[in-house]
Amino acid sequence: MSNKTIAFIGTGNMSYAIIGGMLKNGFNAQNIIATNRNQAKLEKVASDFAVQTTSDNLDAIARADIVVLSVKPQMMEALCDSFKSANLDLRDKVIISVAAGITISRLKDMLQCDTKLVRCMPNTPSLVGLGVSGLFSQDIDDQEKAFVDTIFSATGITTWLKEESEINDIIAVTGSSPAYFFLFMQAIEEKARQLGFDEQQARQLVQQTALGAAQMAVSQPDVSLEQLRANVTSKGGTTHAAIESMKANQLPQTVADAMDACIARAEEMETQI
Ligand SMILES: NC(=O)C1=CN([C@@H]2O[C@H](COP(=O)(O)OP(=O)(O)OC[C@H]3O[C@@H](n4cnc5c(N)ncnc54)[C@H](O)[C@@H]3O)[C@@H](O)[C@H]2O)C=CC1
Ligand SMILES: O=C(O)[C@@H]1CCC=N1
Repeated sequence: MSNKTIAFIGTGNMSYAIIGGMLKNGFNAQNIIATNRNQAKLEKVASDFAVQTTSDNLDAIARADIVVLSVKPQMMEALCDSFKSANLDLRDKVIISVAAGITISRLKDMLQCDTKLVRCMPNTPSLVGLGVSGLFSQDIDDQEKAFVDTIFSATGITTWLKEESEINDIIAVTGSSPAYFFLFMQAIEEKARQLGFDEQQARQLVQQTALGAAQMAVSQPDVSLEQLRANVTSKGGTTHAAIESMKANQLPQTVADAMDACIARAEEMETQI
């Protein structure tokens, strides 16, 4: 693995997951610097991962080749302002933003300097090496692109997008969607509890079934999801009754509407932040 230094600025849920995935897949902890203004969060990152930690963003950036900006979108402008007043030279660095709802053009305005920018839309399963990262840049050369890809490939799969607007689509498909699956699992878990399973049983039953279903889909790429579902569904049987109830309650449309709402919110954030 290369000796390039990667700084994560604002190491919260998302960067924690990326760092965890990177370390599982061969990155050296000493090449990673994590920052946070919250000392307790920094201490957790240091103790879980043994990466370098600091509350000094400017020092971390000065020492890094690659900088991952991972504060909440609403915090990005204040963060970029703090770089300007310090006269940081970002020209030789690759800056990766994982923020939803901030375009490259907007980020360049915030940074007010000429730098190489990449947008990345990762997801939290990166922590266990099963992430998906959508990537877009028009600023980096092939070597830089290969290195950026190495970082996110260590956390799962990557897909390079042709248009920046596709970042908003991939938020709906993979960035936000772990939450959809957790909500679905939570609904099954809550019903299992109502049926009398204890807390531990209910959790174990739902997570093992979700894992098994996902693993079946992964291990049989030529079998459609529709077919996998049909294989569970006996004519006139119990699954049929459950699926018909979900369809009567417009579950597929509900999911499509939710994804449209996700994209619409990303677009709205682009105009507000
Ligand atoms: N959580 C997720 O599943 C995903 C999040 N993202 C993006 O990742 C970014 C971060 O999201 P989360 O990790 O969920 O948020 P988070 O709130 O868990 O992490 C952000 C961290 O930044 C720290 N912070 C804020 N301002 C700072 C500053 N000036 N200097 C140093 N640290 C600072 C906060 O203390 C916080 O711990 C967002 O822009 C979000 O759009 C993208 C894909 C998925
Ligand atoms: O909810 C959000 O805005 C971020 C972006 C994708 C997942 N979490």
